[in-house]
Parts: sequence; C-alpha cells; structure tokens
Amino acid sequence: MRLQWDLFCRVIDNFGDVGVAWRLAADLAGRGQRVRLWIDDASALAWMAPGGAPDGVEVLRWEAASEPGVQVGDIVIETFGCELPAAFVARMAERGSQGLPAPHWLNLEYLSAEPYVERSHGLASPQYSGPGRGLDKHFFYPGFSARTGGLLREPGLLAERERFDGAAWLAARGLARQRGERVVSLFAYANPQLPALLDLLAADPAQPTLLLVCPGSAQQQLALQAPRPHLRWQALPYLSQPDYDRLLWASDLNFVRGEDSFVRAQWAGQPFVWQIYPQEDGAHAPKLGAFLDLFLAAAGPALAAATRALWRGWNGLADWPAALPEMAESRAQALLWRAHLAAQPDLASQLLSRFGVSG
Ligand SMILES: Cc1cn([C@H]2C[C@H](O)[C@@H](COP(=O)(O)OP(=O)(O)O[C@H]3O[C@@H](C)[C@H](O)[C@@H](O)[C@H]3O)O2)c(=O)[nH]c1=O
Repeated sequence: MRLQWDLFCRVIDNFGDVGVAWRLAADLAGRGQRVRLWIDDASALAWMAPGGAPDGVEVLRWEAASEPGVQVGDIVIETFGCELPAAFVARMAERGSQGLPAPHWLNLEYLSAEPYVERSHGLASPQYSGPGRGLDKHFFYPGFSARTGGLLREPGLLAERERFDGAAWLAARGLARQRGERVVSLFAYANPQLPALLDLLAADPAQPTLLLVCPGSAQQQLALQAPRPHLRWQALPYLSQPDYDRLLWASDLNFVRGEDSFVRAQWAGQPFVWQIYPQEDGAHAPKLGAFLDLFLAAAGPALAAATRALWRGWNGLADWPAALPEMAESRAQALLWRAHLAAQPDLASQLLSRFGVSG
C-alpha cells in the first residue's frame, strides 16, 4: 500500500534535525512510500544528499505547506516537536469534519535510553483547542528496546556493511592507512578534552594513529594543536550520509555526537564514543548514563569501567582517563550490542506496520 506521508522538519541547530528527517524520508520512499519533506532550511542536504531526492521524496519549503490548495496526506509526522504550520493543522482537522478520515499525526521525539521513553511511546495527546481541535497527536519515541519505536535501519544496511572493504574505500580517498596504523574518526562539538585525547592517542609508540576529522569545531581546534608523535590527522570535507556511514565502517574507533551519527556508529559495529548534545539544565548527564547502563549491561566489569571513564571524560563529566578501553574487547562488545539492536524491528518498519503496510 502506498501512503502519502507529510514530514515536517525545522532546523534548530546543527545537522541532527535534517539528518534524521532526511534519513526517515529516504527510508520510507525506499519501501515504496510517497513522502513530502517540508523543511525550513534544506541547505545541508546539498552535501548530505548531493544526488538529490530519491524517487518518492519531494523536498518542499516549510511555508509552502500553508498555501491554499495543499492537500494533507495520510500520515503527518512532526519531527522533534517542531510545531506544524497552523494552516496545515487546520486542514488536517477539516478532513475529519468533512467525513474524510483524519490523517494520523505523530510527533517523532528525540532519542533517549531513559525509562520515560518506554512509558511515553505511543501515548496520545488529544487536541482540545487550537487549529487541530478534535485530532489526536501520538508520541513516537525511537529507542533501544522492543517497547520503543526502535532505530532507523534501512533494509540491507547491515548486509552492505558486511560486504564493505574499508581499506579500499580509504585508499580511494587518499586516506590509506600506513602499516600498523589504527584509524579513528572524529565528529565532535568544541571540546576542551581534545588535546588530552590527542595525547592519549599518541601515548603508545607501538600503536600509530590516523585521525580523520569531520568539519566543524574539531577541525578548528586541531589547527591550533602542535603535532604529536605516532599521530597524524587529516581534515575531511562534509561527506554524503552514505559516505559518512562508510567512514564509520572503515574506522577502528569512532567519535560521534548528537543523535544520528550516534545511531550510525552503533550499526557500524565498531567501538565508538558518544559526545552527547550538551543541555544547559544538565539533562544530558542522566541521558548519557541511561545509555551507558543499557549498552554495557552485558559487558565485563573492566571493559564497562574503562568505557564509562572514556565516555564520561570526553563529555566533561569525569576526569580524563589514563587509557583507552581494550579495543578488541570493545569491538566484541559493539558487535554484541549491534546484534541485540538488529533483533528488534527498525523504526520505519514499526511505522509501516502501525498503518497496516508490510515493510
Ligand atoms: C560529519 C558528517 C555528518 N553527516 C550527517 C550525519 C547526521 O545525519 C548529521 C549529524 O547529525 P547528528 O549526528 O545528530 O549530530 P548534530 O550535532 O549535528 O545534531 C544534533 O542537533 C541537535 C539540535 C540535537 O538536539 C542533537 O540530538 C543532534 O541531533 O550529519 C554527514 O552526512 N556527513 C558528514 O560528513
């Protein structure tokens, strides 16, 4: 069944809003759905999706949703509480009053491992006033357990990752690893711990490192750093979303941030460190802790302690650690975690089955 989806995205900060919305749009379209992505700032798509929109996805200006004559689709998704245009909501409500089925209205929430997610996933928020009066909005929470909306995982993603040749991919980009080098990718917010990370990566003369640095604050910080022995770094341009995945697959250790790169690092099945989006009220500390508790539930005590120390240190929530976790153990743990996640239905499949479409 081919449904019409209206996906709304407002870019607040950084690239997570557009990154998640785009990925969801492309994933649904890849499964035969028709998606209109209404977005207030599509500029990042120029590098995230340089090939343009795939079949089934139409990218539209946010304001255009309020124009007369726009028909609402079957399912309306508000990403991250972005507040739909009132004129569009009014049209959604009108459908009901004209005897047509009202569209399903979902708010796709931020990702968290905290317990409230399982409690809140799927709850309805009836609209008693305003332009959407009479409609029910439902909360859709992505998450890491079967009682949540799951994570975006395109069909075939893990098979493609399995077939991937990281050495060839790096070499084709002029990033070939030198003998014995480990490859570390870095996508980060400005971080006062960066010099300490460089020191840690350079600490072992028997283990040289190639650090691949994504655009943004980390590149600016690195430009001011003195070289370290056994460590070379290379600034990368913005990659397309599929190529950013490949960077994560090709690296031995990934530093990721925010929401979407954090999820993609989990599908990579390589050790990773998450820099959480810092919130002024400190809400990020329990959010980080909740994920670590789940992620490390099956890990041995030494690996769990070393992983916690590095993640908390990188996020400025604890002293900087003296050593990295043992990488082979970390990799085994990342693979176990990925298998645990892959056993759960992915986010787009859950959406589709909710509306009676088989994924
Ligand atoms: C570095 C890089 C990233 N990307 C993509 C991957 C992701 O889709 C996107 C980055 O998004 P994130 O990883 O989520 O990190 P972010 O820090 O850019 O976005 C954040 O924005 C805040 C407002 C939110 O509250 C956070 O939760 C988070 O989503 O950019 C590329 O496609 N190519 C690249 O080269």
